[in-house]
Amino acid sequence: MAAASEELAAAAPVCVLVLGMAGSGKTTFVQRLAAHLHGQRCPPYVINLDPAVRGLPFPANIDIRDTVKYKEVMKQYGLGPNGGIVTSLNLFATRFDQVMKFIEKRQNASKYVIIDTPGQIEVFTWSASGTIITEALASSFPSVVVYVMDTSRSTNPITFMSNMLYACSILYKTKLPFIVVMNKTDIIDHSFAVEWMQDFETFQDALNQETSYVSNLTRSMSLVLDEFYSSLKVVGVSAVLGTGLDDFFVQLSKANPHVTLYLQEKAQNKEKREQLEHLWKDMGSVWSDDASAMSPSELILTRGTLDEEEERESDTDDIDHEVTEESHEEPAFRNFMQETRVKYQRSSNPNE
Ligand SMILES: Nc1nc2c(ncn2[C@@H]2O[C@H](COP(=O)(O)OP(=O)(O)OP(=O)(O)O)[C@@H](O)[C@H]2O)c(=O)[nH]1
Repeated sequence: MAAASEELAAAAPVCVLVLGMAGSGKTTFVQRLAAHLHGQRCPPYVINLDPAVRGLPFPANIDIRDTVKYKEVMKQYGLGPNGGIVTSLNLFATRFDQVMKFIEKRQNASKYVIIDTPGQIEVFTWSASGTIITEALASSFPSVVVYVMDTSRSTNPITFMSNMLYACSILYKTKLPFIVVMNKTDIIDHSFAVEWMQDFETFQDALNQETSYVSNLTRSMSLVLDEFYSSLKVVGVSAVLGTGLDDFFVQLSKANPHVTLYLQEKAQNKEKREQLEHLWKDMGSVWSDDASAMSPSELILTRGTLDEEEERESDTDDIDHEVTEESHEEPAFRNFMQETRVKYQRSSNPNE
């Protein structure tokens, strides 16, 4: 059984989930990674999950913006930018099973699936939809979390420690193989950070120059993080220059994405899938009048090489009552769905 799942995993593409603080360089890194793989005649399958990104510097096979219009979501639900992003991702997550099918179809053609995530890291890492997406990917494919960090903004030991604590929290949350990409090494080499991680004394020396009252706490925290550092895979990269990518792929192979806790815990994840299925059954009551008019399964749009589905303008998706954490969004979601259905029925039957 274990051998079978290993065999399956060995044939499957590796999902590289790129997370990081706003402005750390996630999108530039994804662009560079995609270009590097194209250069090696190993084109990746690229997914953009940031509904608010203005322009993508890489061709995405699946782009959340084709399915959910973030500004429209803000308008429809009376939300601010962050609420709009969270809600857009929730809407998209309800149909993530479709994305999974696209990835499955593509698995013989792409060795890697690269996923760019929203600028505000917490939108993905601490949202129900982020968890659903991460678990869906990791329960079916070997998966790795890549935490992109802005090295040039981590030269202060306290800031560095905060960043590492955040990385650590994501590792514990996702329980996936984890690589820290220290980006922007064209501005400053990441060796100072590696030294801080490997040599407690050096970090203490840097801290001694800090007079802030939190430096004592930071000192204690660095001891706690020692264990985290010892098994952490770190690579210095300049996404702008494209340096460090060979090393990144070495680290990626060492991260052993094929052996994930999620693959071992597949049974538990089945429960999650059932939750989503349950959710869709609930949704059926809203769509039931004319399910064929707008099958939710048609809502995820792809670009490029896959089955060449016809791209359509769609600013719709559906409500996720279970995963939407902000309960006040629920009535707005319902209205939106009903309005959307009417709109779609009108466009399907223009004579009515
Ligand atoms: N010098 C330097 N700048 C970089 C590097 N990578 C990204 N940048 C710059 O950092 C800024 C943010 O880069 P993005 O790739 O948009 O970062 P992001 O994390 O996707 O940003 P959000 O999605 O908005 O949070 C841009 O101005 C990039 O040009 C790098 O390796 N070196």
